[in-house]
Amino acid sequence: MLSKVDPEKYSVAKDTRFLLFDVNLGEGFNLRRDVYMRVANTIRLLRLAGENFILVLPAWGGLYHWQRQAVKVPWGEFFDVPSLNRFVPVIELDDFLKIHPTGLIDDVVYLQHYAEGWGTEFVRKFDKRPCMSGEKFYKRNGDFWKGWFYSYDELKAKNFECVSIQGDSATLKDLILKDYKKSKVLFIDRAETILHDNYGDEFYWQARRSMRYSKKLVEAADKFRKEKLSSTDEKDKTLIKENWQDDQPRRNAKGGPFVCTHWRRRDFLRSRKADLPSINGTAIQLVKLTKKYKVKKIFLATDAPDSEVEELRKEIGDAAELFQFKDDRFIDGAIAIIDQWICSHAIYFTGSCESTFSFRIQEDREILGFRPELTFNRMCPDDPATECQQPSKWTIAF
Ligand SMILES: C[C@@H]1O[C@H](OP(=O)(O)OP(=O)(O)OC[C@H]2O[C@@H](n3cnc4c(=O)[nH]c(N)nc43)[C@H](O)[C@@H]2O)[C@@H](O)[C@H](O)[C@@H]1O
Repeated sequence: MLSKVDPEKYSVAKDTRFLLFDVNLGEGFNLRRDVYMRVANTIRLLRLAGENFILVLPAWGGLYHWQRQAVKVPWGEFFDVPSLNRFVPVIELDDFLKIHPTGLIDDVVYLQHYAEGWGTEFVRKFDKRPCMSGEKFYKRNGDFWKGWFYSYDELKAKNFECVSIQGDSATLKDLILKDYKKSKVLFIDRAETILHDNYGDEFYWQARRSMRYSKKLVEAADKFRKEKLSSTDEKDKTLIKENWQDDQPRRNAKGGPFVCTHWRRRDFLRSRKADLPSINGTAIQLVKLTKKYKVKKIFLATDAPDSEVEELRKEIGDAAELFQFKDDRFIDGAIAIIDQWICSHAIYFTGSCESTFSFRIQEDREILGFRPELTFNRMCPDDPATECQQPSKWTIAF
Protein backbone atom coordinates (compact mmCIF):
# COMPACT_ATOMS: atom_id res chain seq x y z
CA MET A 1 0.00 0.00 0.00
CA LEU A 2 1.39 3.42 -0.92
CA SER A 3 0.86 6.64 0.94
CA LYS A 4 -1.32 9.36 -0.49
CA VAL A 5 1.72 11.64 -0.87
CA ASP A 6 1.95 12.80 -4.46
CA PRO A 7 5.48 12.07 -5.69
CA GLU A 8 5.11 14.70 -8.42
CA LYS A 9 4.92 17.33 -5.73
CA TYR A 10 8.48 16.61 -4.70
CA SER A 11 10.15 16.10 -8.06
CA VAL A 12 9.68 19.76 -9.02
CA ALA A 13 11.64 21.50 -6.27
CA LYS A 14 15.32 21.69 -7.21
CA ASP A 15 16.47 22.22 -3.65
CA THR A 16 14.64 19.19 -2.20
CA ARG A 17 16.85 16.94 -0.12
CA PHE A 18 15.98 13.56 1.37
CA LEU A 19 16.96 12.11 4.70
CA LEU A 20 16.75 8.37 5.30
CA PHE A 21 17.57 6.74 8.61
CA ASP A 22 17.83 3.41 10.37
CA VAL A 23 18.26 2.10 13.89
CA ASN A 24 20.43 -0.63 15.41
CA LEU A 25 19.10 -3.86 13.93
CA GLY A 26 18.22 -5.55 17.26
CA GLU A 27 15.97 -2.73 18.51
CA GLY A 28 12.25 -3.24 18.88
CA PHE A 29 9.27 -1.52 17.32
CA ASN A 30 8.60 0.99 20.08
CA LEU A 31 12.13 2.25 20.49
CA ARG A 32 12.13 2.73 16.72
CA ARG A 33 9.01 4.87 17.06
CA ASP A 34 10.87 6.99 19.59
CA VAL A 35 13.86 7.40 17.25
CA TYR A 36 11.50 8.52 14.49
CA MET A 37 10.46 11.40 16.76
CA ARG A 38 14.08 12.43 17.31
CA VAL A 39 14.84 12.41 13.57
CA ALA A 40 11.55 14.16 12.71
CA ASN A 41 12.69 16.95 15.02
CA THR A 42 16.03 17.11 13.20
CA ILE A 43 14.05 17.59 9.99
CA ARG A 44 11.98 20.32 11.65
CA LEU A 45 15.17 22.15 12.66
CA LEU A 46 16.81 21.69 9.26
CA ARG A 47 13.76 23.19 7.61
CA LEU A 48 13.85 26.12 10.03
CA ALA A 49 17.46 26.59 8.90
CA GLY A 50 16.19 26.87 5.32
CA GLU A 51 17.00 23.36 4.10
CA ASN A 52 14.17 21.73 2.15
CA PHE A 53 14.49 18.27 3.69
CA ILE A 54 11.93 15.49 3.43
CA LEU A 55 12.04 12.52 5.74
CA VAL A 56 11.91 9.16 3.97
CA LEU A 57 10.02 6.71 6.18
CA PRO A 58 12.14 3.60 6.78
CA ALA A 59 10.19 0.53 5.63
CA TRP A 60 9.52 -1.85 8.52
CA GLY A 61 10.84 -5.38 8.56
CA GLY A 62 13.25 -7.91 9.96
CA LEU A 63 12.30 -7.06 13.55
CA TYR A 64 13.69 -9.43 16.13
CA HIS A 65 10.44 -9.68 18.13
CA TRP A 66 8.07 -10.43 15.27
CA GLN A 67 7.06 -14.09 15.45
CA ARG A 68 5.77 -13.98 11.87
CA GLN A 69 8.32 -12.09 9.79
CA ALA A 70 7.47 -9.39 7.28
CA VAL A 71 9.64 -6.98 5.29
CA LYS A 72 9.11 -3.86 3.20
CA VAL A 73 6.13 -2.89 5.31
CA PRO A 74 5.18 0.73 4.61
CA TRP A 75 4.38 3.13 7.45
CA GLY A 76 0.83 3.44 6.12
CA GLU A 77 0.17 -0.07 7.45
CA PHE A 78 0.60 1.22 10.98
CA PHE A 79 0.34 4.99 10.93
CA ASP A 80 -1.73 7.70 9.33
CA VAL A 81 0.87 9.13 6.94
CA PRO A 82 -1.06 12.37 6.15
CA SER A 83 -1.11 12.98 9.91
CA LEU A 84 2.68 12.50 10.17
CA ASN A 85 2.99 14.96 7.31
CA ARG A 86 1.44 17.70 9.42
CA PHE A 87 4.53 17.73 11.62
CA VAL A 88 7.25 17.48 8.96
CA PRO A 89 7.11 16.39 5.32
CA VAL A 90 7.50 12.62 5.07
CA ILE A 91 7.35 10.19 2.19
CA GLU A 92 7.10 6.41 2.04
CA LEU A 93 10.23 4.66 0.81
CA ASP A 94 8.35 3.19 -2.18
CA ASP A 95 7.21 6.67 -3.21
CA PHE A 96 10.74 8.00 -2.78
CA LEU A 97 12.02 5.26 -5.11
CA LYS A 98 9.45 6.27 -7.72
CA ILE A 99 10.90 9.75 -7.91
CA HIS A 100 14.48 8.60 -7.34
CA PRO A 101 14.57 5.25 -9.20
CA THR A 102 18.37 4.87 -9.15
CA GLY A 103 18.12 4.36 -5.38
CA LEU A 104 21.46 6.12 -5.12
CA ILE A 105 22.30 7.53 -1.71
CA ASP A 106 25.00 10.22 -1.62
CA ASP A 107 26.29 9.58 1.90
CA VAL A 108 25.77 6.95 4.55
CA VAL A 109 26.70 8.39 7.93
CA TYR A 110 27.09 5.71 10.57
CA LEU A 111 26.69 7.32 13.99
CA GLN A 112 28.70 5.95 16.89
CA HIS A 113 29.69 7.04 20.37
CA TYR A 114 33.19 8.32 21.20
CA ALA A 115 35.69 5.51 21.73
CA GLU A 116 36.93 7.32 24.85
CA GLY A 117 33.41 7.60 26.35
CA TRP A 118 31.42 10.64 27.48
CA GLY A 119 34.03 12.03 29.86
CA THR A 120 33.01 13.90 32.96
CA GLU A 121 30.41 16.17 31.41
CA PHE A 122 27.99 15.84 28.56
CA VAL A 123 29.12 18.13 25.75
CA ARG A 124 27.30 18.25 22.42
CA LYS A 125 29.84 17.47 19.71
CA PHE A 126 30.57 15.41 16.61
CA ASP A 127 33.73 14.34 14.79
CA LYS A 128 34.53 12.11 11.84
CA ARG A 129 36.34 9.15 13.35
CA PRO A 130 37.51 5.68 12.29
CA CYS A 131 34.65 3.19 12.39
CA MET A 132 34.40 1.26 15.65
CA SER A 133 32.06 -1.40 14.24
CA GLY A 134 30.08 0.26 11.43
CA GLU A 135 32.13 -1.21 8.60
CA LYS A 136 30.89 -4.68 9.57
CA PHE A 137 27.46 -3.76 8.23
CA TYR A 138 28.53 -2.20 4.92
CA LYS A 139 30.48 -3.71 2.05
CA ARG A 140 31.98 -2.03 -0.97
CA ASN A 141 30.59 -3.54 -4.14
CA GLY A 142 32.26 -2.01 -7.25
CA ASP A 143 31.64 1.72 -7.10
CA PHE A 144 29.03 1.53 -4.38
CA TRP A 145 28.46 0.66 -0.76
CA LYS A 146 25.79 -1.88 0.06
CA GLY A 147 24.12 -2.43 3.42
CA TRP A 148 20.85 -3.81 4.82
CA PHE A 149 18.85 -0.82 3.52
CA TYR A 150 15.57 -2.31 4.73
CA SER A 151 16.10 -5.28 2.33
CA TYR A 152 15.76 -3.05 -0.77
CA ASP A 153 18.35 -4.26 -3.33
CA GLU A 154 18.10 -1.09 -5.39
CA LEU A 155 19.44 1.14 -2.60
CA LYS A 156 23.18 1.75 -2.71
CA ALA A 157 25.52 4.51 -1.56
CA LYS A 158 28.39 6.53 -3.04
CA ASN A 159 30.10 7.25 0.29
CA PHE A 160 30.19 5.68 3.71
CA GLU A 161 31.75 7.10 6.86
CA CYS A 162 31.52 6.92 10.61
CA VAL A 163 30.91 9.92 12.83
CA SER A 164 31.26 9.97 16.60
CA ILE A 165 28.45 12.05 18.04
CA GLN A 166 27.24 13.08 21.44
CA GLY A 167 24.05 15.07 21.42
CA ASP A 168 20.48 15.35 20.26
CA SER A 169 18.25 16.19 17.29
CA ALA A 170 19.83 19.66 17.07
CA THR A 171 23.36 18.22 17.14
CA LEU A 172 22.48 16.00 14.18
CA LYS A 173 21.10 19.08 12.41
CA ASP A 174 24.41 20.88 13.03
CA LEU A 175 26.38 17.90 11.70
CA ILE A 176 24.31 17.83 8.51
CA LEU A 177 24.57 21.58 8.00
CA LYS A 178 28.32 21.57 8.51
CA ASP A 179 29.59 18.37 6.90
CA TYR A 180 26.90 17.18 4.47
CA LYS A 181 25.95 20.39 2.67
CA LYS A 182 26.12 18.79 -0.77
CA SER A 183 24.32 15.57 0.08
CA LYS A 184 20.96 15.44 -1.70
CA VAL A 185 20.14 11.97 -0.38
CA LEU A 186 21.56 11.35 3.05
CA PHE A 187 21.26 8.16 5.08
CA ILE A 188 21.81 8.32 8.84
CA ASP A 189 22.41 4.90 10.37
CA ARG A 190 22.28 4.12 14.12
CA ALA A 191 20.06 7.16 14.58
CA GLU A 192 19.28 6.02 18.13
CA THR A 193 22.73 7.39 19.04
CA ILE A 194 21.22 10.88 19.28
CA LEU A 195 18.81 11.86 22.05
CA HIS A 196 15.72 14.06 22.15
CA ASP A 197 16.51 17.79 22.40
CA ASN A 198 14.28 18.14 25.45
CA TYR A 199 12.51 14.93 26.38
CA GLY A 200 8.84 15.68 26.90
CA ASP A 201 8.75 19.24 25.55
CA GLU A 202 6.10 20.58 23.15
CA PHE A 203 8.06 19.42 20.07
CA TYR A 204 8.42 15.93 21.49
CA TRP A 205 4.66 15.88 21.91
CA GLN A 206 3.91 17.41 18.53
CA ALA A 207 5.92 14.65 16.85
CA ARG A 208 4.19 12.11 19.08
CA ARG A 209 0.71 13.49 18.51
CA SER A 210 1.29 13.37 14.75
CA MET A 211 1.80 9.60 15.04
CA ARG A 212 -1.87 8.74 14.71
CA TYR A 213 -2.51 5.11 13.84
CA SER A 214 -3.80 3.94 10.48
CA LYS A 215 -7.57 4.04 10.10
CA LYS A 216 -7.70 0.28 9.51
CA LEU A 217 -6.06 -0.49 12.88
CA VAL A 218 -8.08 2.09 14.80
CA GLU A 219 -11.30 0.64 13.34
CA ALA A 220 -10.32 -2.91 14.31
CA ALA A 221 -9.46 -1.84 17.86
CA ASP A 222 -12.60 0.26 18.26
CA LYS A 223 -14.80 -2.59 17.01
CA PHE A 224 -13.25 -4.92 19.57
CA ARG A 225 -13.68 -2.34 22.35
CA LYS A 226 -17.33 -1.88 21.50
CA GLU A 227 -18.23 -5.54 21.04
CA LYS A 228 -16.21 -7.15 23.83
CA LEU A 229 -15.52 -4.39 26.34
CA SER A 230 -18.57 -2.06 26.10
CA SER A 231 -16.15 0.76 25.38
CA THR A 232 -16.89 3.61 22.98
CA ASP A 233 -15.30 7.05 22.69
CA GLU A 234 -18.56 8.82 23.48
CA LYS A 235 -19.13 6.87 26.70
CA ASP A 236 -15.45 6.82 27.65
CA LYS A 237 -14.95 10.54 26.91
CA THR A 238 -11.98 9.78 24.69
CA LEU A 239 -13.06 11.57 21.52
CA ILE A 240 -10.19 13.27 19.69
CA LYS A 241 -10.22 15.77 16.84
CA GLU A 242 -9.71 14.60 13.26
CA ASN A 243 -6.48 16.65 13.10
CA TRP A 244 -4.10 16.33 16.08
CA GLN A 245 -3.22 20.01 15.72
CA ASP A 246 -6.73 20.89 16.90
CA ASP A 247 -6.52 18.88 20.14
CA GLN A 248 -6.56 20.86 23.37
CA PRO A 249 -5.12 19.99 26.81
CA ARG A 250 -7.68 18.15 28.95
CA ARG A 251 -7.97 15.67 31.81
CA ASN A 252 -11.54 14.47 31.57
CA ALA A 253 -11.15 11.02 29.93
CA LYS A 254 -13.05 8.34 31.82
CA GLY A 255 -12.10 5.20 29.93
CA GLY A 256 -13.99 1.98 29.26
CA PRO A 257 -15.17 -0.47 31.94
CA PHE A 258 -12.04 -2.62 31.96
CA VAL A 259 -8.53 -2.49 33.30
CA CYS A 260 -5.63 -3.14 30.98
CA THR A 261 -2.20 -4.47 31.58
CA HIS A 262 0.76 -4.63 29.26
CA TRP A 263 2.27 -7.91 30.38
CA ARG A 264 5.73 -8.10 28.81
CA ARG A 265 7.22 -11.60 28.83
CA ARG A 266 9.60 -13.59 26.56
CA ASP A 267 13.05 -11.87 26.39
CA PHE A 268 11.99 -9.45 29.17
CA LEU A 269 11.87 -12.41 31.57
CA ARG A 270 15.58 -12.76 31.01
CA SER A 271 16.62 -9.11 30.94
CA ARG A 272 14.29 -7.84 33.71
CA LYS A 273 13.39 -10.92 35.72
CA ALA A 274 13.75 -9.20 39.09
CA ASP A 275 11.29 -6.44 38.11
CA LEU A 276 8.43 -8.62 36.87
CA PRO A 277 5.71 -10.50 38.73
CA SER A 278 5.14 -14.25 38.43
CA ILE A 279 1.98 -15.45 36.71
CA ASN A 280 0.26 -15.92 40.06
CA GLY A 281 1.53 -12.52 41.23
CA THR A 282 0.13 -10.92 38.06
CA ALA A 283 -3.28 -12.48 38.68
CA ILE A 284 -3.36 -11.21 42.28
CA GLN A 285 -2.52 -7.64 41.21
CA LEU A 286 -5.03 -7.62 38.37
CA VAL A 287 -7.90 -8.97 40.45
CA LYS A 288 -7.21 -6.30 43.07
CA LEU A 289 -7.44 -3.64 40.36
CA THR A 290 -10.76 -4.93 39.02
CA LYS A 291 -12.16 -4.68 42.56
CA LYS A 292 -10.77 -1.19 43.07
CA TYR A 293 -12.19 0.11 39.79
CA LYS A 294 -15.38 -1.97 40.08
CA VAL A 295 -15.04 -3.71 36.71
CA LYS A 296 -15.23 -7.35 35.73
CA LYS A 297 -13.09 -7.27 32.62
CA ILE A 298 -9.33 -7.25 32.01
CA PHE A 299 -7.73 -6.59 28.65
CA LEU A 300 -4.37 -8.27 28.28
CA ALA A 301 -1.77 -6.88 25.88
CA THR A 302 1.07 -9.33 25.85
CA ASP A 303 3.78 -11.10 23.92
CA ALA A 304 3.40 -14.14 26.21
CA PRO A 305 2.93 -17.55 24.66
CA ASP A 306 -0.64 -18.95 24.85
CA SER A 307 0.35 -21.45 27.56
CA GLU A 308 1.26 -18.59 29.94
CA VAL A 309 -1.92 -16.71 29.13
CA GLU A 310 -3.97 -19.83 29.90
CA GLU A 311 -2.18 -20.20 33.22
CA LEU A 312 -2.94 -16.58 34.02
CA ARG A 313 -6.59 -17.11 33.07
CA LYS A 314 -6.76 -20.07 35.47
CA GLU A 315 -5.21 -18.03 38.28
CA ILE A 316 -7.73 -15.24 37.77
CA GLY A 317 -10.58 -17.78 37.74
CA ASP A 318 -14.08 -16.36 38.16
CA ALA A 319 -12.85 -13.08 39.60
CA ALA A 320 -12.77 -11.41 36.17
CA GLU A 321 -12.94 -12.14 32.46
CA LEU A 322 -9.67 -11.93 30.54
CA PHE A 323 -9.68 -10.61 26.95
CA GLN A 324 -7.01 -10.68 24.26
CA PHE A 325 -7.10 -9.42 20.68
CA LYS A 326 -6.35 -12.19 18.17
CA ASP A 327 -6.77 -11.99 14.42
CA ASP A 328 -4.43 -13.71 11.95
CA ARG A 329 -5.31 -11.25 9.19
CA PHE A 330 -3.06 -8.68 10.88
CA ILE A 331 0.74 -8.82 10.95
CA ASP A 332 2.57 -8.73 14.31
CA GLY A 333 3.25 -4.99 14.26
CA ALA A 334 -0.41 -4.30 13.53
CA ILE A 335 -1.60 -6.50 16.42
CA ALA A 336 0.83 -4.64 18.68
CA ILE A 337 -0.73 -1.29 17.75
CA ILE A 338 -4.27 -2.62 18.14
CA ASP A 339 -3.29 -3.90 21.61
CA GLN A 340 -1.86 -0.49 22.47
CA TRP A 341 -4.91 1.40 21.24
CA ILE A 342 -7.29 -0.83 23.21
CA CYS A 343 -5.15 -0.47 26.35
CA SER A 344 -5.09 3.29 25.90
CA HIS A 345 -8.85 3.35 26.46
CA ALA A 346 -9.03 1.34 29.70
CA ILE A 347 -10.26 2.95 32.90
CA TYR A 348 -6.87 2.07 34.40
CA PHE A 349 -3.58 1.00 32.87
CA THR A 350 -0.62 -0.81 34.38
CA GLY A 351 2.46 -1.74 32.37
CA SER A 352 5.77 -3.57 32.60
CA CYS A 353 8.86 -2.01 34.11
CA GLU A 354 10.62 0.25 31.57
CA SER A 355 9.11 -1.33 28.50
CA THR A 356 8.96 1.11 25.59
CA PHE A 357 5.77 -0.73 24.56
CA SER A 358 4.19 0.40 27.87
CA PHE A 359 5.59 3.94 27.42
CA ARG A 360 3.80 4.38 24.10
CA ILE A 361 0.50 3.39 25.77
CA GLN A 362 1.14 5.94 28.51
CA GLU A 363 1.66 8.61 25.86
CA ASP A 364 -1.55 7.71 24.05
CA ARG A 365 -3.43 8.00 27.34
CA GLU A 366 -1.90 11.43 27.91
CA ILE A 367 -3.11 12.46 24.46
CA LEU A 368 -6.58 11.07 25.23
CA GLY A 369 -6.76 13.11 28.44
CA PHE A 370 -6.59 10.62 31.34
CA ARG A 371 -5.52 11.68 34.80
CA PRO A 372 -1.85 10.65 35.25
CA GLU A 373 -2.56 8.35 38.22
CA LEU A 374 -4.70 6.15 35.96
CA THR A 375 -1.82 5.76 33.51
CA PHE A 376 1.68 5.85 34.99
CA ASN A 377 1.63 2.51 36.75
CA ARG A 378 3.55 -0.71 36.50
CA MET A 379 3.13 -4.18 37.93
CA CYS A 380 5.41 -5.09 40.81
CA PRO A 381 7.46 -8.19 41.49
CA ASP A 382 5.92 -10.68 43.93
CA ASP A 383 8.22 -10.03 46.86
CA PRO A 384 6.87 -6.93 48.66
CA ALA A 385 10.39 -6.22 49.93
CA THR A 386 11.60 -5.61 46.36
CA GLU A 387 11.60 -2.00 45.31
CA CYS A 388 8.87 -1.17 42.81
CA GLN A 389 9.33 2.41 41.71
CA GLN A 390 6.41 3.57 39.60
CA PRO A 391 7.09 5.12 36.17
CA SER A 392 7.99 8.80 35.87
CA LYS A 393 4.98 10.90 34.96
CA TRP A 394 5.94 12.30 31.56
CA THR A 395 2.84 14.37 31.14
CA ILE A 396 1.79 15.99 27.89
CA ALA A 397 2.99 19.48 26.93
CA PHE A 398 1.29 21.73 24.38
C1 LIG B 1 14.63 -6.53 26.33
C2 LIG B 1 14.42 -5.34 25.42
O1 LIG B 1 13.06 -5.13 25.27
C3 LIG B 1 12.68 -4.02 24.48
O2 LIG B 1 11.29 -4.16 24.31
P1 LIG B 1 10.17 -3.19 24.80
O3 LIG B 1 10.80 -1.93 25.26
O4 LIG B 1 9.27 -3.90 25.75
O5 LIG B 1 9.22 -2.95 23.52
P2 LIG B 1 9.49 -3.07 21.97
O6 LIG B 1 10.68 -2.35 21.61
O7 LIG B 1 8.29 -2.71 21.23
O8 LIG B 1 9.74 -4.62 21.72
C4 LIG B 1 8.85 -5.59 22.14
C5 LIG B 1 8.13 -6.26 20.96
O9 LIG B 1 7.51 -7.47 21.45
C6 LIG B 1 6.19 -7.58 20.98
N1 LIG B 1 5.28 -7.27 22.08
C7 LIG B 1 5.60 -6.93 23.35
N2 LIG B 1 4.48 -6.74 24.09
C8 LIG B 1 3.43 -6.95 23.28
C9 LIG B 1 2.02 -6.89 23.46
O10 LIG B 1 1.50 -6.57 24.51
N3 LIG B 1 1.26 -7.16 22.38
C10 LIG B 1 1.80 -7.49 21.18
N4 LIG B 1 0.95 -7.73 20.18
N5 LIG B 1 3.13 -7.58 20.96
C11 LIG B 1 3.94 -7.30 22.01
C12 LIG B 1 6.04 -6.51 19.90
O11 LIG B 1 6.49 -7.06 18.68
C13 LIG B 1 6.98 -5.43 20.40
O12 LIG B 1 7.33 -4.53 19.42
C14 LIG B 1 13.30 -4.13 23.08
O13 LIG B 1 13.11 -2.92 22.39
C15 LIG B 1 14.77 -4.36 23.16
O14 LIG B 1 15.24 -4.63 21.86
C16 LIG B 1 15.08 -5.55 24.07
O15 LIG B 1 14.59 -6.73 23.47
